Amino acid sequence: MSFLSVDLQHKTYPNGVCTLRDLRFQAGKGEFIALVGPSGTGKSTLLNLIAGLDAGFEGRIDYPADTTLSFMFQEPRLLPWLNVEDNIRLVLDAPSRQADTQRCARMDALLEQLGLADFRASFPGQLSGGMKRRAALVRAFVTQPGLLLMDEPFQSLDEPTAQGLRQLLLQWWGETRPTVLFVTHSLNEALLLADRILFLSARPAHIILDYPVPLVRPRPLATSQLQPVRNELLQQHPELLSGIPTFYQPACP
Ligand SMILES: Nc1ncnc2c1ncn2[C@@H]1O[C@H](COP(=O)(O)OP(=O)(O)OP(=O)(O)O)[C@@H](O)[C@H]1O
Repeated sequence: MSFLSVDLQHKTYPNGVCTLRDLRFQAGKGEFIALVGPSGTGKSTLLNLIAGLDAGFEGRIDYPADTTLSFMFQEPRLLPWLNVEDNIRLVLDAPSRQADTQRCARMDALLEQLGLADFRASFPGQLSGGMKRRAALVRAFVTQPGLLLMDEPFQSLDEPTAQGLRQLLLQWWGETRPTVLFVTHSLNEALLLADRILFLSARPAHIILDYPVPLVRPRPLATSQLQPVRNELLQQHPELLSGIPTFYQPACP
């Protein structure tokens, strides 16, 4: 049964840029969906619409009203005047059915898992780029969201760090099973993480292929093991290669 339903006729910005047109899909509860498409086609725009940050579109987006939603943006977006712990507590202060002690214990455990326990009193300006991303990841997960939107969350991280975070993400997802929409430019990252990959066209974006990933979990982490699936996909759908040169790059080992 569908948990999230997206039925967009179009999204046109006031300056006339039409970024999404006739874009429709559904996501099941607990499904992990990757969104892959050319730069500038409208992936971030789509997440903004789903998050309710932009209501200026034609169409419908539906998911249960009581859903806890988390959004991990392209940039960590930590408030510079708050330390790590207070940046995370910002989302914990929202009303919740969970007891406060339970949520604080979860924050402590996540900080520990991500190696940030000793930096909870540090301010964003005192953290490396990777540490800020890890703090943003704790903030996205601490509320145990039912719908998790992630916009290229591991871009510009060194590969071992990114790979470690992907594994943690999969572990957390397995434990609480939010529905995930994960934007990436890396086909390998999408193959490693997702149940389904939605390939988007160039702008105005629509879905050109809804691809169920034919790999059982746990997935192989090495690119060499993903390669046969990737090769078969690209042989069957050579159209995916046009306009998306990043597909050639093994961005995830
Ligand atoms: N506020 C805005 N006003 C006008 N045009 C915008 C606005 N925000 C985005 N756009 C345009 O909408 C299109 C889609 O942008 P968006 O950021 O959603 O793309 P994207 O697929 O996420 O790109 P990338 O992969 O490079 O992050 C782009 O052409 C962009 O210039």
